Amino acid sequence: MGLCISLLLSSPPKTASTNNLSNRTEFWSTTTTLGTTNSTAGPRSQFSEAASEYAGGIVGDSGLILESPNLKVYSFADLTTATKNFRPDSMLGQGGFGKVYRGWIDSKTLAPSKAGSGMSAAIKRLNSESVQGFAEWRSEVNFLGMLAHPNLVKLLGYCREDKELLLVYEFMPKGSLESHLFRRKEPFPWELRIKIVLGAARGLAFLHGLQREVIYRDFKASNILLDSNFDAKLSDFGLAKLGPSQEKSHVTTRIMGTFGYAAPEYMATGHLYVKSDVYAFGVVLLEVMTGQRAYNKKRPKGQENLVEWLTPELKRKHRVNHIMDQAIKGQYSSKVVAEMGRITLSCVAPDPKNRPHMKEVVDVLERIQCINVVTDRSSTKTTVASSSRSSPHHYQYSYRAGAAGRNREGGRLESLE
Ligand SMILES: Nc1ncnc2c1ncn2[C@@H]1O[C@H](COP(=O)(O)OP(=O)(O)OP(=O)(O)O)[C@@H](O)[C@H]1O
Repeated sequence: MGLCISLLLSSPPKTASTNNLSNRTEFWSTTTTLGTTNSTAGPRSQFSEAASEYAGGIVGDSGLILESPNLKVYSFADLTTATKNFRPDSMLGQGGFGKVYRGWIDSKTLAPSKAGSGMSAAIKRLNSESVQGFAEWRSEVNFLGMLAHPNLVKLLGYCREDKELLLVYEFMPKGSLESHLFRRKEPFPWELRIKIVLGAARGLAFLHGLQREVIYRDFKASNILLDSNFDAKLSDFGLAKLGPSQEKSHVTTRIMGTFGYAAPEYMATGHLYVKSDVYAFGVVLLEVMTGQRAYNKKRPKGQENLVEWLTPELKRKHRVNHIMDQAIKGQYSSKVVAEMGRITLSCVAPDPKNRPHMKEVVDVLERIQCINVVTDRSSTKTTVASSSRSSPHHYQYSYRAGAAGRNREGGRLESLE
């Protein structure tokens, strides 16, 4: 789990009483009162605010706000069956708040099925002892249960039984961007890197474009999951927050996130802006350009934090080419590199006001993708000849259960319970 920091700016959420939730309606009504100290006079949970503001409506950009969450309620026994008793060899990986297993469910009813029949699902079993685990579980159900977009991972259902908290997601067969960038021998092709960051940018733009913005708060390469077509979907809404109400520019919250990705203003003050997500997006752009992790304490002094290390290079246009991942040299043109350098530099601007909106980032990346394709076509021979191993057409995907483990370099920032 890496380094933990205790920076509590507000008291931890109250743990709701444990009860078996048997149907969606019951959950919905229970959820809207969770976090409410007094149902008439007390502060409302961020979700109950969202529910009223989102009340039924289709939003643009192929995203949807559902009128009520369409989630299946599982019993613990269901999910024990679906994962063959949480067998260690079905574990896909482990995050800060629990283990993720591959399980099997019926593709129509979503009921648990025998291994190998129906469709795969990813089943996250949260550490039930942790108060923060409950808060993350609740946030995930609340946000992902209501929002639907091609670049957000689908939450299919959940289980809450005694101390057990589980989440059932669509299975993302190609793992995470982090696993492709940093855990494999073959270099990850540039064309796929661009496709993935563009998809992730669309997901963030959708969240930021909602009437009441959603701040994702944990944008990083390991939270960008990939479907069979390498389309990116954001997962892990455990830390997501509703953006500030109209008259405010930020929300104040305890400092949580991951070293290397958290924006400087958030680290310094606990003030969280929509633009704090844009900073984290810039960090991922820099990882994609360089093939280097956001934070690596094994790098020489002064180079541990990728943004601090490479911002001076991004500012000197002629230097940007030098920071690019040499393993995929020949797959990107100098024009593409210059554009990537520019947008990355503006995303990681120290002052949130100087960072672009995600909509603008999407426009720029779409342009970059176009130039990239044109360049690819005009220099196919060079590209294939110089890096045939890493051309997207030759890129071999081999999935191994358990291969997608945690990024141990990127220590998570989190409050202590
Ligand atoms: N829907 C999914 N399909 C396939 N694999 C998944 C899915 N969800 C999560 N995983 C895998 O399970 C692992 C753990 O995921 P999880 O979201 O719990 O933590 P994380 O993002 O790696 O870490 P952190 O706690 O810092 O957020 C990851 O390596 C991820 O690749």
